[in-house]
Amino acid sequence: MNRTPVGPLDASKTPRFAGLSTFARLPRIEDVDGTDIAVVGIPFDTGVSYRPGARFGPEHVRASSRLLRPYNPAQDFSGWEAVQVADAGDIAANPYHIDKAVRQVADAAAELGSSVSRILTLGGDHTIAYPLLQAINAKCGPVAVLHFDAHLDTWDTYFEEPVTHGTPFRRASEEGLIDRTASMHVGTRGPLYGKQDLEDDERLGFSLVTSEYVEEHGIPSALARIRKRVGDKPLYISVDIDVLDPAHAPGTGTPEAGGLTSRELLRLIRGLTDLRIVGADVVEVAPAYDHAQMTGIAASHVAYELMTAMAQAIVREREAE
Ligand SMILES: N=C(N)NCCCC(=O)O
Ligand SMILES: [Zn+2]
Ligand SMILES: [Zn+2]
Repeated sequence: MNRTPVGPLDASKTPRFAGLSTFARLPRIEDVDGTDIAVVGIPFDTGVSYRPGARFGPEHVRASSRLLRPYNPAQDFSGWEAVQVADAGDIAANPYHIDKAVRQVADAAAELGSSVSRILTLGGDHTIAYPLLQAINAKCGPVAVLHFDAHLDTWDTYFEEPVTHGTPFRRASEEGLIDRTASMHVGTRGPLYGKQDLEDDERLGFSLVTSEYVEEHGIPSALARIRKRVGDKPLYISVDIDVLDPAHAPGTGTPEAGGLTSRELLRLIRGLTDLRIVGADVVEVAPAYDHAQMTGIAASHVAYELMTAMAQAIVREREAE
């Protein structure tokens, strides 16, 4: 797509609080002639183990994204001016049948992925990372997964069920969807079921930068470890908003004390913009527990940084052609 991209509604003509709630007030995918980055919602939370409500995450993050502006000084880049970013609406996922929902998400993401360069997903609980990785694997092969989360999400089953929001990366690893030499969790903390969890996790192909490590050694050291592990592999970034401390993101289903600040998370993402990001999600925003849109705003800014990084990756690919 080399036409001039269609941007958001002009905030000097249409108030930011008026009009359709698309991500950042960008056009809908059906209103533009070709999209590079599709922002899609997955209002699904049948996989949760504790507080429900992430099904309302996509609409909350969109509503919290109305104040985003075109130029991102932290990356010195104007993503939606460089490439066409559009809102693809929501993927319909069966709320009563998790296996059907997973299939619907995988199929819809594969179809959307065939007509755009990159997908940025707004969840939804973390279950959806599993079918999203199925879709990205079909397009790009095994990807390095950089997973920002308080939790490992490599547990085996809950109530003997294999597909839940605590198990997506175990299923993905078992299915060969991820690069086991290049995947990593960032921001993990809090109680586990047992020491075995960490052994299983390592065997499934993940290494760890814990929340404590970030506090102890700082962002540059954390970034160096991430960059060393991911290298130039195609990279999928999955951000569970509960990676943030509950003080920064109370609106989520399984909060854990001692997390990253939103400033730290944004800095970490900004330190990865030259990597080969092929897809990303921001999940686990549950607005019923949010206050003053603080979780929604944090998630919308995370999505904005990811969108800017993806736009830069697309521009680099074009320049290399
Ligand atoms: N993916 C998220 N947010 N949470 C997983 C927690 C699973 C548990 O209750 O042990
Ligand atoms: Zn989590
Ligand atoms: Zn998670």
